[in-house]
Amino acid sequence: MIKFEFNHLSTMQNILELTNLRKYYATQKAVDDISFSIEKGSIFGLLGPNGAGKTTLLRMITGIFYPDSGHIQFDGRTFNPIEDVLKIGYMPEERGLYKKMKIGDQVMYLAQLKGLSRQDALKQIKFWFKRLEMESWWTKKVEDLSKGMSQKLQFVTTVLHEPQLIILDEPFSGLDPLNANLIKDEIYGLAQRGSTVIFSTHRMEQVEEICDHIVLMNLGKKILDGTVGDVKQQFKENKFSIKLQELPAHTSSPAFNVIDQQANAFTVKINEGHKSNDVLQFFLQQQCTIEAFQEILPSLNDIFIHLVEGSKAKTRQFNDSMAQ
Ligand SMILES: Nc1ncnc2c1ncn2[C@@H]1O[C@H](COP(=O)(O)OP(=O)(O)OP(=O)(O)O)[C@@H](O)[C@H]1O
Repeated sequence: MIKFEFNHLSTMQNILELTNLRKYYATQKAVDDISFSIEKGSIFGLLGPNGAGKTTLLRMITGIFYPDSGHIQFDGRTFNPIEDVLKIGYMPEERGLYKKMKIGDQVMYLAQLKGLSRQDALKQIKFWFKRLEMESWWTKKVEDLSKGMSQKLQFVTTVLHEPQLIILDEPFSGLDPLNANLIKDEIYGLAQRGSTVIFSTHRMEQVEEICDHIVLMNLGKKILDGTVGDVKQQFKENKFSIKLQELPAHTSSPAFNVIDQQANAFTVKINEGHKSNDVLQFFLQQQCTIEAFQEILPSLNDIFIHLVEGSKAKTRQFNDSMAQ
């Protein structure tokens, strides 16, 4: 398990602190001894391949399931599903809106269920409908909306009471790039106004762009926990890109290997015991003019595949040794 900056001490800076959470379905260990914290006002990515245990974990955080064991601390106190549920907005992957009901009536009903008075609900709905260009939808029915439009509506019903904790499962699925940007800006805005956002998705490029901190789960276990920056630093492979004004006489050096070349641009991997300056020196000695030089960090997608494949291989080894 790779771990960064995980602080087990209870602190008011955290909206959530999960300690040794477990949930089994018969013998299936859906969530198996998971602990981590989520800082207030952060945008947090909960990642994992299909069947990793994310939905089960989210259902415990939202009070839909009780854990078999472990502890959930919400905003400095033991989580109380009945009281705290109004402070949480959850947009599950399987969306649940009434198809035949008029959108205005439906959103008003859901806002009041979240504890808003009729007057506050109306104010908030008008605010959000204007912001997301939905004002003309009031008398429409959900069945008249496209997939992306219902997605936007579901987002509004999740956030309009501006809950302390917002949990979004695949919030961009079905959205065109313009609407995805609109929702992305709203997510940043909600976090700036103090809400914490948990974001669950398989789309790593979105996580890379949006999230401050991530946890990667696989087979019910936490296998990675850290800030996006720290995680990328941890998995970097000493690769650099270098662009020269002209081709060098040769590229053979004990300091590095060239792993890719496109005209005058090279990707190099620096060998053990050598530094990035050795690469620069090598080309400068050949009188080359360096136009650009930059470290290449791995993408979250590469890290995800590397770790998930790695833990699959370990499980296969374990199963093979048990069978012998
Ligand atoms: N109601 C259930 N009964 C039995 N097993 C279940 C149940 N729900 C989930 N599981 C199992 O628990 C494990 C975790 O499932 P979960 O739905 O939490 O994963 P997930 O990470 O949300 O997956 P996905 O990304 O595919 O939505 C899986 O092995 C799944 O088969």
